[in-house]
Amino acid sequence: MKQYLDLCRRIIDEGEWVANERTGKRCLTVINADLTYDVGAGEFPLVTTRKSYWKSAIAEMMGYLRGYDNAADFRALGTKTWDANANENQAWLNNPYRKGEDDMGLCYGAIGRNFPKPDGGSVDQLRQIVDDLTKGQDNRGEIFTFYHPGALHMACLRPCMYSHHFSLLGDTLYLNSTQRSCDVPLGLNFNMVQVYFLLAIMAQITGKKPGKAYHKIVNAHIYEDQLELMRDVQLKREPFAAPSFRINPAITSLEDLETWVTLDDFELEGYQFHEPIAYPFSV
Ligand SMILES: Nc1nc(=O)c2c([nH]1)NC[C@@H]1CN(c3ccc(C(=O)N[C@@H](CCC(=O)O)C(=O)O)cc3)CN21
Ligand SMILES: O=c1ccn([C@H]2C[C@H](O)[C@@H](COP(=O)(O)O)O2)c(=O)[nH]1
Repeated sequence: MKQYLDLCRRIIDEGEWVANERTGKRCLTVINADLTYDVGAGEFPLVTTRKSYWKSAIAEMMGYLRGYDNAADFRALGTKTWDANANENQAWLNNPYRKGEDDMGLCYGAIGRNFPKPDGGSVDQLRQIVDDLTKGQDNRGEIFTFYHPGALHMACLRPCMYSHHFSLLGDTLYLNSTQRSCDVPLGLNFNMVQVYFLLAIMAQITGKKPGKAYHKIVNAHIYEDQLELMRDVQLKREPFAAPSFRINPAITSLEDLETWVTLDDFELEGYQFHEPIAYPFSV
């Protein structure tokens, strides 16, 4: 939580205004931030200075792990976060590749689980990584990437957190996640939970101990219509102690995640938070 608040303050103190053509808004922006979550020590990185809808964040990551490409599938899992990008962005509505209501196109898990090969066919990166890690193997390239420059024109949005690289040292699993663009008031509140969750669940299904997750952000920004709420409301509040996060121990395989797991399989203990803040969302 301290890392999050420090980044928010740094953007306000040192950020530069950058005009963003896609949303038509200006963003107060800094370049490069490195956050670390000690998953082994159970340091769950949840925002406490406003109510965080953390289950929504987990549902998003579950949808990526399942390879979903449709906002309706994300809603069925328990999050509406893809509705606007799938259905309200004019450029995407006009895109000939859009397959209709709720289609998100070739992005995130839809690419990650089905990455097209130049010589034909596709690669299921996650299946290969899970198989390797389960055998105790780390080929120094256990990378789950959603970034395919040749497919960006076929998606409603380019992936923001676009690469998750797993590493083994003995029986401890590490994760380096990279994010190219970060909406700090809304997106990062979710992305921190997602990076922690991804390492915790991958360690659990591959039978490894979780170590640390390193989260690299390149462009970290606050939209102009979010600034006042961040500076004058959220940053005036005192954070509470972090809650602890629990995953149903019955989840032991990728197939479990793909089939029966729901948001009821994840719980928080001791989550204390301040009043919700409704930040404006830019489509
Ligand atoms: N501008 C922008 N920021 C993002 O963070 C973002 C995108 N676009 N597009 C793709 C996904 C969708 N994400 C989203 C979308 C909506 C919320 C949101 O409205 N959060 C509210 C309520 C969440 C709820 O009720 O479930 C929040 O207060 O956190 C958060 C992340 C993250 N990503
Ligand atoms: O997981 C996510 C997904 C999206 N975002 C934010 C970052 C940006 O504000 C927008 C994407 O806009 P681009 O013009 O494609 O950079 O969504 C996030 O923070 N986290």
